[in-house]
Amino acid sequence: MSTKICVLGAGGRMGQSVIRALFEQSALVLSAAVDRPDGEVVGKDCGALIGQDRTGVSVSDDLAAHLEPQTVVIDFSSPDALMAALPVLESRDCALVTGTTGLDAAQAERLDAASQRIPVLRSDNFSVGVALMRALAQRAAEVLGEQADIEIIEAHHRRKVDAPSGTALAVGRSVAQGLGIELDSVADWTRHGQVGPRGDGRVGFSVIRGGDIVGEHTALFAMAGERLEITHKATDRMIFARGAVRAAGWLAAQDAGLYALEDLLG
Ligand SMILES: NC(=O)C1=CN([C@@H]2O[C@H](COP(=O)(O)OP(=O)(O)OC[C@H]3O[C@@H](n4cnc5c(N)ncnc54)[C@H](OP(=O)(O)O)[C@@H]3O)[C@@H](O)[C@H]2O)C=CC1
Ligand SMILES: O=C(O)C1=N[C@H](C(=O)O)C[C@H](O)C1
Repeated sequence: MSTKICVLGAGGRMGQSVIRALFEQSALVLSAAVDRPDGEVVGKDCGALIGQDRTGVSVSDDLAAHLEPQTVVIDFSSPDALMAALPVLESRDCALVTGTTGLDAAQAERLDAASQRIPVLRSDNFSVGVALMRALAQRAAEVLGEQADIEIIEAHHRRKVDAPSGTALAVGRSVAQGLGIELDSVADWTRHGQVGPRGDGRVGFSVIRGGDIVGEHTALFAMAGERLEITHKATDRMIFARGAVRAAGWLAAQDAGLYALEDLLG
């Protein structure tokens, strides 16, 4: 029997891309789609939503009414929407693939707690390229950490609401792991005014917002006389959507627990 998928945040940029990615394959079947109560997409057929043939699955604003047991929920919504959905997923024994970023510490803890009851795969970026970028950045920090000034630069579209991006934070955590420290103890989140010279051992973050930039990340290792830049540029959201759909197929066969993209990439 095909694994059933529910898309949370169905009307959004990523929600629509995930619906498109589901239609590209046949192992997983779209069984429900949910968006914000009173959202303009509610009631629309999912096929029509992305300019394709009708599917018979309409966007709902009521997750509890449409979520069948053992469904895998693919979530790209908002931290609040994700938190509100968790009790419903837990009560129906559903699995969760979530790419929503911008969770605060309490929300991340709540997600961890949910993973004791249901399978949860959380990734700030579903691109394989970014998974490799994190490994490379960690290695570069291990080798160059003593001599390099490390900066993480990210650029996204003008509608993104959280900053720095989840990916930038994840790259920062990989760098910190390479340095053998906690990111919070060395991160410079903002610079403005008479900030003085750069401190040794700091990891600086810079954020660009504009236009329709899908997502770009650079880990910069600046030294005397040379610099190393590790850059990833996403040019199509379908990269993330296909990664999340692949993750959902994998997660359907897992026990309760907290998983990362690296667990399925090996
Ligand atoms: N991990 C990854 O690879 C990626 C992660 N992301 C992350 O995914 C999230 C979504 O991004 P994006 O698609 O660009 O954002 P959008 O704002 O385009 O989409 C979010 C969708 O969720 C809807 N929503 C809001 N509240 C609820 C609710 N209570 N229940 C159900 N749906 C709700 C929104 O409706 P409305 O517009 O009416 O508020 C909107 O349709 C962000 O956190 C982003 O950072 C994005 C790309 C890749
Ligand atoms: O909001 C986005 O668009 C993206 N968000 C993710 C993040 O915060 O890192 C992933 C990707 O860069 C696109």
